[in-house]
Amino acid sequence: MPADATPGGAAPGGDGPLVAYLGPPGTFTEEALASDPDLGPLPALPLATIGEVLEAVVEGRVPLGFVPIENAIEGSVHQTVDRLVFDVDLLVQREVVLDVHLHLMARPGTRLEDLEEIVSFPVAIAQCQGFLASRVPRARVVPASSTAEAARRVGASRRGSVGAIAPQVAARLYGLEILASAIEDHPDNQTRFVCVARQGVPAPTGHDKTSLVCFQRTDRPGSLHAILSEFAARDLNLTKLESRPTKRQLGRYCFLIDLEGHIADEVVADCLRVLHAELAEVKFLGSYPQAGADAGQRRARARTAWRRAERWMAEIRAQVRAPGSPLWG
Ligand SMILES: O=C(O)C(=O)C[C@]1(C(=O)O)C=C[C@@H](O)C=C1
Repeated sequence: MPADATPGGAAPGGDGPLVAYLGPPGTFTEEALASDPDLGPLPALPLATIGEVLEAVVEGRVPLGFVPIENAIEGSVHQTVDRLVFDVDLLVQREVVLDVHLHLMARPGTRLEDLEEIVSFPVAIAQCQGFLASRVPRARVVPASSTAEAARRVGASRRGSVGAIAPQVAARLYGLEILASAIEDHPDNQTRFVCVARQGVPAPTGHDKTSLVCFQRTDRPGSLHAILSEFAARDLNLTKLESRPTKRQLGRYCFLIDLEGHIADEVVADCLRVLHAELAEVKFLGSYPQAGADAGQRRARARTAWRRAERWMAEIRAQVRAPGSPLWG
């Protein structure tokens, strides 16, 4: 896709930013955005919070927003998930997965044992619980709106007793020194990000994901089982299933579901139709290409298989006789 096109095909206008992301410069979100060959070259706007990014898209100030949604250690980024589920109507256009390594940094000359306060984004802090408990057990943990914002604050602070947990690039940007590298609790740490827009579903690629939220009917017990059986009956593979409180009443939950397939696939559409008819509400969050190191290859394989299947079907259908023709010849 050329750099002057947005995912989904809408042509952007003017010289303004096309994609808002969780800033300031130096966040993992910025790194993930830059790593995507289509999104990376677009003019980008760093905003202070995930909420501001999503609002900017809702209000039409930018066509696209880019935000973290899920971490391998900590699970869902609730600030993103809850807004997409309950507050805004946006559609996921793309997902990007990034390897995440967190570093403890402070102003030059600060020692680990000097630290009385550590600032970071809560999702990042949660990924380093083991390190914090064993190496800086007495330091107070203070939340910031992003890791880079934490680094920026520490760089601007006059106190030598405060550190930030942030990406390596943030140390360089905000004049900090790294005191401990790769402090995340698991070495294979990754975070998934999504690009959202107000409308439009990207064309199927053959290797796609569909995200939806299912709200149970209160008058029918066992509805999770009923929901899952619709996927199982159609052999649809779920890549995520999470329950979230609906915020309306204790004990009432909705289910966030990611499945392999695209809304343009008849089997997916059929499944969603049945769920829509049976449940209190189904919210469609988008169908979009799946991320992954081998995503390109898998898409190419799916395209080849699809073309072969098309030829096979065309050959069979070419044999369909015209109405009234004899049963031979
Ligand atoms: O604060 C940042 O740098 C972000 O991009 C946010 C975020 C997250 O929300 O998970 C992104 C990746 C890491 O998991 C830690 C923080």
